[in-house]
Amino acid sequence: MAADALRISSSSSLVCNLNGSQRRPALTSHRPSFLGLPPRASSLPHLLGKSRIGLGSSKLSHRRKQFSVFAAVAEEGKRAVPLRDYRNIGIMAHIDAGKTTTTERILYYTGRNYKIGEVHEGTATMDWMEQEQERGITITSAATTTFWDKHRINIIDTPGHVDFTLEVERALRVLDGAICLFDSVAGVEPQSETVWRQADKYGVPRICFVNKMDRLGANFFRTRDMIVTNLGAKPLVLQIPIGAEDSFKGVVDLVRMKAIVWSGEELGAKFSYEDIPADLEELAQEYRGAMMELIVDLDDEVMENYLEGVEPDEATVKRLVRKGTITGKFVPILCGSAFKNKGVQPLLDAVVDYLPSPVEVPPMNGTDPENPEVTIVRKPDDEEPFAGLAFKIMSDPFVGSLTFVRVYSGKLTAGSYVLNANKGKKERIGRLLEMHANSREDVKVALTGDIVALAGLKDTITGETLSDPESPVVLERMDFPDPVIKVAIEPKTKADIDKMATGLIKLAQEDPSFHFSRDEEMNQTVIEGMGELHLEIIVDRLKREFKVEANVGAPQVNYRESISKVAEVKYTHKKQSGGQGQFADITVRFEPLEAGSGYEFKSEIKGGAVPREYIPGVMKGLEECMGSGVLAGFPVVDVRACLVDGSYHDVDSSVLAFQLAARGAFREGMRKAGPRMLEPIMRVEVVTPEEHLGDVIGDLNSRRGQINSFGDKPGGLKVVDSLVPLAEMFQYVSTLRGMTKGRASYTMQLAKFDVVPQHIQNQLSSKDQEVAA
Ligand SMILES: Nc1nc2c(ncn2[C@@H]2O[C@H](COP(=O)(O)OP(=O)(O)OP(=O)(O)O)[C@@H](O)[C@H]2O)c(=O)[nH]1
Repeated sequence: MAADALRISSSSSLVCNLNGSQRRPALTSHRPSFLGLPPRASSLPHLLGKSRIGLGSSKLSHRRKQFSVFAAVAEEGKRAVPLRDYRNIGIMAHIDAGKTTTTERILYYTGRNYKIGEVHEGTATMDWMEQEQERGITITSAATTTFWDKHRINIIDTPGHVDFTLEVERALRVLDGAICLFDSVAGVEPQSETVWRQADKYGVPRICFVNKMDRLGANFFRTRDMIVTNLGAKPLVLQIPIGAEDSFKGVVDLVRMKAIVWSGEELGAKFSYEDIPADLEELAQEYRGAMMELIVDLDDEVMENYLEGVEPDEATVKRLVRKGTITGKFVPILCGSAFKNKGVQPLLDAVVDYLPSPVEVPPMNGTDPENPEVTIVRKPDDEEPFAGLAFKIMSDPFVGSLTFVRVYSGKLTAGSYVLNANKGKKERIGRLLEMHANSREDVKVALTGDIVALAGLKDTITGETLSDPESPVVLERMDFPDPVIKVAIEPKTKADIDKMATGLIKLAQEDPSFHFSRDEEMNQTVIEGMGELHLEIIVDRLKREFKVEANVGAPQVNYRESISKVAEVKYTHKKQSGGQGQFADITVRFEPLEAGSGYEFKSEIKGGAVPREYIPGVMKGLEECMGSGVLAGFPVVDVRACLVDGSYHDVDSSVLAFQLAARGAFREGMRKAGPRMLEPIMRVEVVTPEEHLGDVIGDLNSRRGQINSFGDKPGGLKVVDSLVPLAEMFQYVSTLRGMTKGRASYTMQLAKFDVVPQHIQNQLSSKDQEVAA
């Protein structure tokens, strides 16, 4: 089951052959054991049939439109759907909250899917990769387009597991609104907090959907309270549930003050509007009152009338809910059970009614590629010059590489040329594809607001801007996290060497949080990623998609190096070995920066002490060294290097000489600046039966863990929230399983980097020196 796979339950058969924290990985002849889940019924991509009209609900059924009409008109490049009727949305949540199930229901009710895919049967349409279908999890975001109430809805389904956080980040970057799903039993879970903060970062308006109201222990109001306390959000309850668990029947719609009751639980079950059940009348009035108080605050006239006893009409209520949602004043909350087919149609209504169109979000800012100081604003308009952002690359077995692009302004036509403004290279648009999970439809033109996949781009990678060659612009770039874990990988046979290189290049193009490099010293290829599962999936994809058999080493932590104090060094590079000599003299000050600042270079040179043309040499020399610190060769972060002074020779100085001087200054300067090692610290949440609580805490303490808090979960479970160094978390899944007889589960995500205790730092440095010797 998906739940087992991604919650990293100690009862699942996840076995990690992870150990130790050696600087250099030792190769073993074993492949990682992966999740060890039984294969699903279907391992082939689920191909879609045609839409099926006429199923589903009664009163809202008029909303379903034949999408083919829209698609056909869009083919000719005319705008069939006004831009204000576009919704580019993402569905985000903690693992297993039901994103994929909800998306499947949405596709069904919007008439996109002939036969619904069920996650637990391994046939969900949005989870189309083989691994996704076998494991019942979502790995890559799949984009799909569908229609509801004359609105065009582009949906990106995002994975919930922390190793794939980057996917969520990419999606958020290009979406205008989001549905945040919660499991009504578990409430707000750690990954929901992470994605919530990511959505805050990008200012994405959102709607909450409290899912799984049919589950034992479902509690809508507790989840609502957690949205307030854990996420700091101001909720606007728009529905309250009618019943819960087995007796969950439907919802009370507080805007219309009507009950929406489903007649069954099967796919396409009909629903009807009814009077509010008598036992819920008082509660409904109370929540409607709270809703009114929040929304009337957004309009003085409505407020005045309300204070005089005149309630706003339905259209006004909707207008104000929309206004408050888009401006982030509050977050509407709805509920239902995607699995039991209850609540999905009103959720779609809320997407249309309350989430913004591309014209209601701030216009996209960009810069002139020639002069990054100059800001260029691109308005969401078909008549503006074309600008689009590549937010995902996927290798496709049939079409080759597919680049997903969100069009921010203008039009994109198949067969035309666009400029990759980051690289200054022209790219030809071969095919334009509108994606529906794993099926695709060729279109000739993509318009502002569209999300399309382009086939055949050669040089564009995730985060780069494509623009009209006559009006180049670089849209804001995306930030990508640096990998925290790495593993050595060795092709099994000579024949695998080339295939592995091709595969690694393609996978790195798709996924900027995955890196690989060649460690010449150790004669190894090292792959780096965001977690064990991330790297397991990469190795698995190498095998399946690129037919590469490889031996994989034990995962290692990706440490960082930094400094603790300011140090200034003067370094002279001088060489005279016949012919022209080499001379460069520089003074560099190294300063520690705040955590998360990365590396910065600054020149404070005055009066040409180092001529302008030599400064790039200093920058290059320092930058090369920052990849490998003086303690144990890990990347250097949170450091500023200031070039403060220097001198040169009219004949013997060169860019190369200054580059070499910078390398010398780095070595001396870093040693003087109190070098120290940093390690990734993970936030680990363990859910365990109370009888095992003592063992769980004792074990976390022995892993250098710091317990932050305890909590309760339904079913007498205890929750332990802690911070533990990643280096101590390898093999945790099997320890936890053994300790709790498989009854506990845990989730883990990167919290911060912190200083490595001195004794461990000494071990890591000496190990490195041994290897070097
Ligand atoms: N009882 C109940 N189960 C549900 C509901 N929605 C989803 N599920 C089940 O919960 C499990 C996880 O659902 P998914 O849709 O895969 O969840 P997800 O959030 O997409 O998971 P990832 O993409 O792997 O993060 C599956 O077994 C679903 O059948 C619901 O409303 N009620």
